[in-house]
Amino acid sequence: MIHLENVEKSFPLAGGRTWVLRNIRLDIAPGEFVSVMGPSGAGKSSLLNVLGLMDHDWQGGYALDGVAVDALNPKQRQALQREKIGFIFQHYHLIDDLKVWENLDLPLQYRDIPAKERAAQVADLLDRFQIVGKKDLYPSQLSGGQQQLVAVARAVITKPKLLLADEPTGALHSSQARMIMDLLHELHRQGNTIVQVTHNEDYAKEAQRIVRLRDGWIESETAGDGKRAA
Ligand SMILES: Nc1ncnc2c1ncn2[C@@H]1O[C@H](COP(=O)(O)OP(=O)(O)OP(=O)(O)O)[C@@H](O)[C@H]1O
Repeated sequence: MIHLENVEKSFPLAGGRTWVLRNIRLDIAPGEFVSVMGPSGAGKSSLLNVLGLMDHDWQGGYALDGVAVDALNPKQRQALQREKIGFIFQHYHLIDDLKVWENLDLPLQYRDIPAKERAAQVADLLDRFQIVGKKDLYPSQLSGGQQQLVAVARAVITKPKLLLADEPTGALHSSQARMIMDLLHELHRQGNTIVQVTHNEDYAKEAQRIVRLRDGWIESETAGDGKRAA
């Protein structure tokens, strides 16, 4: 699903360069669940931004689902991003002045799906995520856990193959965090490839593999438990 070859990123600094990603080689198989860990400033978000095609200012090779990303122009990259990737953020990033159902509808609108079909898909997802009762509320009327639930639903509504989650449980209480982790497990079982950045060792271990970054380098790759903690 993901093949990174010698990916490097740096910024000019005081006549030299400061390195953010160094010689990153990483393969993630289709359907794999991977955690990325590391101290603050290690490059985790930078790596996720490269994987998510949000950042194009880097060197090296990146193939996403067999497509060489570095050879694409900006329009092609955006189309690839919309087709293949769903994003989940620590602070949900829902649109405050849209109702829950409208937040879910938006990614479908970008894909020019007819209104009737969109309404059916939104209804299906509201049902699957058990948030039908919240559909006419605004994000500010929901708890943090409920907002993240909507954000996960929004991320998967276009059926992307790859889910990128940047600290998806970082802003949540433990029971809500547990609910979101359970949801990630379910999406994994359904075949999604998931890459989550997390500071939580227990949740990191629930993935199949843990990639640890330090100062922009991959410090280690270890096996996770690949299952929900008991
Ligand atoms: N515009 C910039 N100019 C210079 N350095 C930058 C810039 N943006 C990011 N960096 C540096 O890149 C490094 C990696 O940042 P990144 O946000 O990827 O780390 P992180 O591992 O996600 O950290 P955290 O856990 O705190 O979110 C940091 O040292 C940061 O200072």
